[in-house]
Amino acid sequence: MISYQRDPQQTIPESSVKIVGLGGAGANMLDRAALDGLSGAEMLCINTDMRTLGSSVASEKIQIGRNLTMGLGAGGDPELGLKAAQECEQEIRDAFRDRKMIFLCVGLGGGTGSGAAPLICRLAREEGAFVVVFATVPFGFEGSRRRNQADTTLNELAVLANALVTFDNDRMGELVVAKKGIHEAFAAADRMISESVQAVTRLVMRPGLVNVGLDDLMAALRTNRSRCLFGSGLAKGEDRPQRALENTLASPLLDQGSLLKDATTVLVHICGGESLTLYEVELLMQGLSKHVPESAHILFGAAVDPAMKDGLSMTLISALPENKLIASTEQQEAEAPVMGEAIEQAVEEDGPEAEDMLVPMGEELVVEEAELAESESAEEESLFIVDSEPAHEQVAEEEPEQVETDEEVLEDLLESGDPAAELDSTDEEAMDQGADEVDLIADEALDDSLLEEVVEEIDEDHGSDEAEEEASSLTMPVRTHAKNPQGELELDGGPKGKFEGEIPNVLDGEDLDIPPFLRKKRR
Ligand SMILES: Nc1nc2c(ncn2[C@@H]2O[C@H](COP(=O)(O)OP(=O)(O)OP(=O)(O)O)[C@@H](O)[C@H]2O)c(=O)[nH]1
Repeated sequence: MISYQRDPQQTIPESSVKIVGLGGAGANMLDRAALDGLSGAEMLCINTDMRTLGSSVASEKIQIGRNLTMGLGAGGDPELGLKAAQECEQEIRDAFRDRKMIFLCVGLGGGTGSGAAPLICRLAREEGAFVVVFATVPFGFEGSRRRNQADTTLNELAVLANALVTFDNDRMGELVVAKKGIHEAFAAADRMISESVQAVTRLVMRPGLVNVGLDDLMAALRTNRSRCLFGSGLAKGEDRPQRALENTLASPLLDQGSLLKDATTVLVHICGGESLTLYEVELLMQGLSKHVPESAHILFGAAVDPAMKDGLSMTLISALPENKLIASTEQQEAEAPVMGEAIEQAVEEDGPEAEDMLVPMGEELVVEEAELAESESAEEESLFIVDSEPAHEQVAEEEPEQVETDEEVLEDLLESGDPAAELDSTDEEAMDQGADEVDLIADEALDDSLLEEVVEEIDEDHGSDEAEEEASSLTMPVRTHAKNPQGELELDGGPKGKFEGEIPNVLDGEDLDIPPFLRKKRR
């Protein structure tokens, strides 16, 4: 019998992979990857800013520009960033020695990252490593200067790196709802990048049934001045192949899979637990074939990893020349109805409930990822996990038609600590005596704003038409004064009131039948 030995050379030993976080954003990406449980690879943080460097979780740190920036950042100046790195060239070179694969994570647009990234990339290549750069492009609102600095560096990296994976921060922002803060947007970007780094690391480090090597990775990413198309998804339980594919295509970097229609080479990696079947792999690949051109060169890899348990993950990597990317995006924008139109259309077709079902995709993803981070092993974590029920069913289950009563609205406002919602002592006394009988009126200045809040609360639950009507019918105004301010409590004329003539109730020489404030006056 001829024994078949799997070629172990295709995979890379863990000790020869290093992940580098450069600059402030790079350090955050690295921290995220570490928190997500990325294991096996060494982590190195390089920065000018001592404060960020000090708080990084990386086991290895290099402070660049010690004599130049004196422990501060490069102040958004790439020239300073470059000079800072040049100061420590030898130290960086040493850190890259004998490493086969280097992932460089960097946020472009500032000084340290944009200035130092090309040099660091060159040093890593000169030391013989295969270099994959994960770079973010600034948000539109950060201004044209940062965008231009990022573009200049991208042009250099496109030539220097073996593979360049770019993440447009504006697109990453799609992962969170607009009203969430910028920290949320950055955090979502970091999670996405962390997931990508993990997927690629898994792909080249885990021995597989059908191995994917660096040459495959290069082939998938090799086009001039291209943007990486990347998607990774994981699913469990029933229909996991279909859902793993859906989750992969949901990546903002793939535009629901539409960007794949121009891809010429696509790398697909499937990883599952010991229960992974050939039939499932076939289902996944059949599904994928609907999204890629027939002529596309598919590089396929598959691995069984017991740590995946009943999870099935799919990773897609491809590249699209920038001119095609722009054309495709413009066409999409022209075809896609804007959000307002989409809602109107859905309401027309499915009735008013449709409006409630339109849940921002990012919101679900962020929540689910946060839950997962706590409960699942690193191998099982993914940005694109969904449960087995379709999204609209989940919404219906999780958000039953709960209409808060007016009292609940009031309670909410009180709990919120809004001073306008607090009852003053007069009101409390009045209410103690039987709020139903007390005719209360709204305090003019405070009540106007409060009523507006109440209208808004009801508006959210019922719709604007009913809101004002309901607010006006509230039976219990909140910040109120008694129309007839409560007078002094009559004590039937005498200091002992109705206890007059009774046997005194004396304790420590004090007549307890006399009201305390009168007793105090007498002292
Ligand atoms: N994904 C992500 N991007 C970030 C984060 N912080 C900043 N960025 C982006 O990265 C760009 C560069 O910011 P930094 O990395 O802080 O800058 P730097 O390279 O350290 O440069 P200097 O601050 O000038 O020394 C910014 O313009 C943002 O677009 C972050 O925490 N996560």
